[in-house]
Amino acid sequence: MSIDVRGVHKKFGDFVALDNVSVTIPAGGLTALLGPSGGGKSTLLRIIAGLEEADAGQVLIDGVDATHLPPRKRNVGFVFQHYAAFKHLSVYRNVAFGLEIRKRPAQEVRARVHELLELVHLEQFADRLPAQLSGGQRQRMALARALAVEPTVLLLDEPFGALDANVRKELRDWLRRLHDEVSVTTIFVTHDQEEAMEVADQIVVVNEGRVEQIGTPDELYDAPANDFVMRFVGPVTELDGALVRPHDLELYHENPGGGAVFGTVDRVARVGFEVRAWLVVRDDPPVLVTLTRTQAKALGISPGAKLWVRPVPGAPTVPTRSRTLDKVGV
Ligand SMILES: Nc1ncnc2c1ncn2[C@@H]1O[C@H](COP(=O)(O)OP(=O)(O)OP(=O)(O)O)[C@@H](O)[C@H]1O
Repeated sequence: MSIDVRGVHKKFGDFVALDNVSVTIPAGGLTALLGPSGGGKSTLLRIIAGLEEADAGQVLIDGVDATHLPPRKRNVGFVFQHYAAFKHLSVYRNVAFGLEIRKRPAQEVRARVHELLELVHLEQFADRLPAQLSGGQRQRMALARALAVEPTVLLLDEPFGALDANVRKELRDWLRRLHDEVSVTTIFVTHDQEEAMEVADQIVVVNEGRVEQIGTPDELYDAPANDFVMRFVGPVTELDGALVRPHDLELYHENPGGGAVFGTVDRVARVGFEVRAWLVVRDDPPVLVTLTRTQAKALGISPGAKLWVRPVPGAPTVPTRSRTLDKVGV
């Protein structure tokens, strides 16, 4: 089911949480709402779910105007960061709950719950209570429960937000694989660009109540719409009034042309497989260049070395303050 959000506005008192937001979520895809804290991601997700009503604008689910439909009529499955399971019910009964209240035949419920527990790799924990599961297992149970009633849309609000980094990574892979199996239109909120880039088909960058850019992970990385997106989706450094990725910079002993500028290496650090060099160019803040160890050795990078630096031809660069300029219409 595709989702169309058209010109949505939302205020809390005087505070504008969403300002004319329009987004199309393709059917069957995995879409991330990515942005900094307080930018409006959860509000947008809640408006799609029907848990919050927009002040203006429309939400269409599969072409049908759902703007004023209550959540239960939208057929959405929802998973929050802190999932509220029924503490006194087993994992099996938690997953079965939605089907039982819909009075599905017992045999159908049994088959479906087993299928779901298998899908989320929790078959062996069917009889445990939620408190006897790890955080990651609990979130997988939450997903099984949300999927039980065959929602047309699955909405996940920082589903792995409360888990430690390793478990998050594991669940990220798992969510991608799960989605490939069930292909339900899924939207998930995250403030973690790596999570969004790794998992999503499409990313909607939401900041200060506005959509900064919509695109595939590659589009965002290779053609960021403005300085905000460029900074948010990867490392940046500033060279000659433009933002560029530190690994997209090349160093030369002789002037290679192509707008190269001359600088002096100020500091060098080796971090794992990469070498980071800071180059002082004119009076600007030092420019960060990342290289492999082999490259750094071949160039003889050490403090005091004098080198030319320029972006790799074709590398994305963005004026340092492109977004502010956009806003005032320059
Ligand atoms: N019910 C509410 N009443 C008043 N203000 C609210 C309410 N819900 C959200 N806000 C405000 O709206 C803004 C957007 O909140 P929202 O939760 O959508 O952001 P977010 O991008 O999801 O951030 P986070 O990642 O921190 O959850 C925030 O400044 C928040 O304080």
